[in-house]
Amino acid sequence: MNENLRDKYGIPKDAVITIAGTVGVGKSTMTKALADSLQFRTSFENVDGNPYLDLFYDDFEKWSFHLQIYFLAERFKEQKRMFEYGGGFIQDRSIYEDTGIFAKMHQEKGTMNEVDYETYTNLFDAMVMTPYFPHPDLLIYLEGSIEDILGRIQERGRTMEQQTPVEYWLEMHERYERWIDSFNACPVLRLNINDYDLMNDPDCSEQIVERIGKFMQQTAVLKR
Ligand SMILES: Nc1ncnc2c1ncn2[C@@H]1O[C@H](COP(=O)(O)OP(=O)(O)O)[C@@H](O)[C@H]1O
Ligand SMILES: Nc1ncnc2c1ncn2[C@H]1C[C@H](O)[C@@H](COP(=O)(O)O)O1
Repeated sequence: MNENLRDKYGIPKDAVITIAGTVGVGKSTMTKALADSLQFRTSFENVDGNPYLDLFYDDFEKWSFHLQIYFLAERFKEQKRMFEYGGGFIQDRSIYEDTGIFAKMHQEKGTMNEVDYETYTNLFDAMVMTPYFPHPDLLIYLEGSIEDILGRIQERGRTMEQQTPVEYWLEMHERYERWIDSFNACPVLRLNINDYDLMNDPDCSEQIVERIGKFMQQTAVLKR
């Protein structure tokens, strides 16, 4: 049945779809649901096995650079894996958010020093901003109100995030809104988290797949 959904809505078998959005908005949940509906593989962020994340939330200044390098290496390995499989992936968070949101925010807020930031962005540009780095076919941007997102962060229950001041999440939420308005590395489909309910509505995955299919066909026509 699921295989038919991909065919039914004309989504290429080798597509790479990345899910973007602020912490807690629902990327992992969407990644699982879409991968299941489309019979795609998943590429998740490794949160529990990340050796720097807890340390980072405890002391941004000390661990920002280490954490960014760790994420960059992890995402690059995932990029290689997706390429080797020949696509057919849903990816939980794009590599563009690491630099466009996180590293930038920490540098501008003074919790990542100028030299570290430059070293990091040089490495990022050399690895990612090359003609050899394939961009995803589609970026799905999940958006929602800060109140809903804060509620989800609390509900999910990662202590390090629950203990982080609300101002950090507010700042990130605002940055995401500005970032997505100027993002142009691949086509963007925006989904508002109040327009679907993956938890309670069994039909909504298909509705989302239908939107994705229509959107991908439109963007393919525009590219011709
Ligand atoms: N559609 C939804 N409706 C209600 N709660 C949701 C929905 N999607 C995700 N959640 C909940 O929100 C929290 C964060 O979701 P998650 O997918 O882990 O976010 P992210 O990967 O963006 O950090 C989790 O507790 C999850 O169960
Ligand atoms: N590049 C990053 N810099 C700092 N923190 C990051 C980065 N990428 C992810 N994170 C953090 C944010 C969350 O606490 C976890 C997982 O993100 P999520 O949005 O919940 O999937 O890692």
